[in-house]
Amino acid sequence: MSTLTPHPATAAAPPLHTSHLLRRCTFNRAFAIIYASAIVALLYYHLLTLRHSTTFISSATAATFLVADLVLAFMWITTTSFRLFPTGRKVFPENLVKVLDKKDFPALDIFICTADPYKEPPMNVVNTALSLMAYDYPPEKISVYVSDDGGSELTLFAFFEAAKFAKIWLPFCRDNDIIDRCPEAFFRSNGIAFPDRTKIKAMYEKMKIKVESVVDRGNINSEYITNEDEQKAFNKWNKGFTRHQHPAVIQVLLESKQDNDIQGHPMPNLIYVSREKNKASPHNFKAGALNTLLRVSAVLTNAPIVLTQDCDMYSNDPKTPQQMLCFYVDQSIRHNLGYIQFPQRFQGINKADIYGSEYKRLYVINPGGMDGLKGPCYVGSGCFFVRRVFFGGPSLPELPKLHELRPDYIVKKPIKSQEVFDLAHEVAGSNYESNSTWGSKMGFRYGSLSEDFFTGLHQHCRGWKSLFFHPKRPAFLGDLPISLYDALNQNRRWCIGLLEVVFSKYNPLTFGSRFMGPLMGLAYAHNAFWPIWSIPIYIYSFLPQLALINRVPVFPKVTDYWFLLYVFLFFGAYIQDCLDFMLAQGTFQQWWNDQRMFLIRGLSSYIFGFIEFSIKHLGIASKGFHVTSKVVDNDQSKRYDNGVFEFGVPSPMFVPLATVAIVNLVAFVIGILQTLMGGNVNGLLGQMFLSCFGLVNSWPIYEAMVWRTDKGKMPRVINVTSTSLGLILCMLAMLVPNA
Ligand SMILES: O=c1ccn([C@@H]2O[C@H](COP(=O)(O)OP(=O)(O)O[C@H]3O[C@H](CO)[C@@H](O)[C@H](O)[C@H]3O)[C@@H](O)[C@H]2O)c(=O)[nH]1
Ligand SMILES: [Mn+2]
Repeated sequence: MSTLTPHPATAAAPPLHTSHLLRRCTFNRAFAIIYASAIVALLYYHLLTLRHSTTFISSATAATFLVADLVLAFMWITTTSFRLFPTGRKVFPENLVKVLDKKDFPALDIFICTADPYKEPPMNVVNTALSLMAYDYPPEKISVYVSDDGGSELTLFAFFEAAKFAKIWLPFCRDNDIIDRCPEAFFRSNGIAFPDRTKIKAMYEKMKIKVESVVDRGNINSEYITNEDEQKAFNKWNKGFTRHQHPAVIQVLLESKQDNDIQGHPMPNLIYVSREKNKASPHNFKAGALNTLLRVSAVLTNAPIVLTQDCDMYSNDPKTPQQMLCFYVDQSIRHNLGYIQFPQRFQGINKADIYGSEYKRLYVINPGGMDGLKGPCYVGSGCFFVRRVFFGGPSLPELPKLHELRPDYIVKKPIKSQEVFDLAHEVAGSNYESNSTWGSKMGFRYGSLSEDFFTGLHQHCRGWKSLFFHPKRPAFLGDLPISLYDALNQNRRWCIGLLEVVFSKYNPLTFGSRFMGPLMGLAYAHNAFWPIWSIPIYIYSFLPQLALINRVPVFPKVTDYWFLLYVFLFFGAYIQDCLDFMLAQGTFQQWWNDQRMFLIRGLSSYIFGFIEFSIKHLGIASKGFHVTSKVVDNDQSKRYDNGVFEFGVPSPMFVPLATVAIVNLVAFVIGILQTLMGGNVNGLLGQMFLSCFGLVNSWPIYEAMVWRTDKGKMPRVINVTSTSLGLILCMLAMLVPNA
């Protein structure tokens, strides 16, 4: 491990970072006490109602609402764990040079994962890599490792090209002090004219066309292969080579000690790694890929800091590593600091963020809340790890047998030497991990499709802390799903992964609270228990509405004091949520769409995730890690930019959404008719409000079901199925005796 040698005068050194509790903290705490009392009152009210229920149906209804509200109360408690110590941080990277010489900056191993050249276009991966290679950091200290789980020569080809272009791109960024160091993003924002911009743009475009044509054709023109090295590398893709069955391919594309840019400055290392795949041995998806990179990088460079990046998350700020260093070099927090997480932010979101893709709570608000405790969860990308965190607790190391893999091993051999080459291939083998503790005690955790969440949880339980830093200028920007189907599928995969954690030994409530303290346990539980939001969401989307159709009141009368309690609980939660959202730079409209997506997820991805989890654990089937597509279809992308919901595919996940839309519509119409006919609706106003709320939220669904004609409208089978289902439910509701 490289030793940090701060200047002698550290004691009087200027601050590198500060942290403070956010001002809303006092309000949050006071409000939590009031809201908690209201919840207790509500539970008391439920017990009273249950006691006074006389028929089976009324008792069943009361019990159902009690269950719904118990789940809501539990989720409220978990949310509160984020609100008691919300923390903000500042860094002063300008002070860094006063504390540490540039030549003593620690080395940085950057991991980029990609898994499929058709869902994750190699040109995008290249852009991500270039933006990271161009960090404003000593280039000889940077090593970029690209893990290709797609085992694709197309991706490797793209990187051969990228390595050549990088020799021009890096000095161009450095000389002009460019901030957008992702070429695609830079050329998109064609504001200021830099010298040579046109020339470099032409080179970039040429590379892009070449790479894209190769990807389109699916193979590499022989005239594109310019030297023996390349030919030798591509020869590995022989007949027997498939993405599921192939030997390890490790290719050093740039070697810092050998390769210079066009101005003679050293280049960063750039290494392509496609681990060995074998149908007989489990590969553990992204966690497996990352563990392979941990080992391969240990053999080649073994930097003390590791940054993990998804292939679509490019760097948006060249100073990010220096911001990170502000924490890393601080000796007072160093001993148990495991990782520094930057938020995942996204590019290309439409103005209203119709699918709530920003996940503001998950990526920005909640991590800030956990930062005041023991630190945020790991979210898979944009996270700087201290390498040592993968090898046991801060005071209880768990070291690999091979000393070359240990976090304190110092690499002396050149990365292209035969010895290093052989060892790197060995540790990238598909059987290397069998009978070892990789994935259980060392490295990234296996056993959950949400490997990020599981890994962070495990590290916190072992006594590591983490840090959240949210700079004004986003450190990284990623792609997001632009169809509802993709968005829900992604969420469904997360839910399966989260349930895998809930049902493991590492349940955040039991195991987690014991090792991290109750608030951290609750904070982790908040995510882990996401899928149970389905319970109250289903109940409140159907039951009050069906009862309204049947003219049975289920909430207190408007004139009753208990009604106020309901009003307070509903609006209290909603308004606080909206405030949190807007304080995190959200607009009201984005918040509104975000809450709609929360309901939509509750009705679809959460419950479908739960079902798939159950099926998987009965051993019936499993889809594994379904990579989110980052390719955009033009029409679809136009609709997305206009804020139009994209249904299009006949997914069963849409059935509950459309059914709820129908039931709420019918209930609302019946409620209005009753009012117009002079019926006594005093006891039904709460239900009318809820069905109206359902109706407003369902607006895009009615549009997609009834009057849209484009490809993204609701498919016919879903229309027919859910309308029938909805109407049957309404009819059944009318048949239930309501006396
Ligand atoms: O077998 C696999 C599957 C995926 N990946 C990579 O994992 C990353 C994330 O995959 P993606 O399909 O983009 O999933 P998202 O749901 O968008 O990703 C979020 O959720 C994942 C956990 O489910 C985390 O790993 C990610 O960091 C987080 O951004 C991508 O770079 C993939 O190339 C692999 O390397 N190997
Ligand atoms: Mn992604």
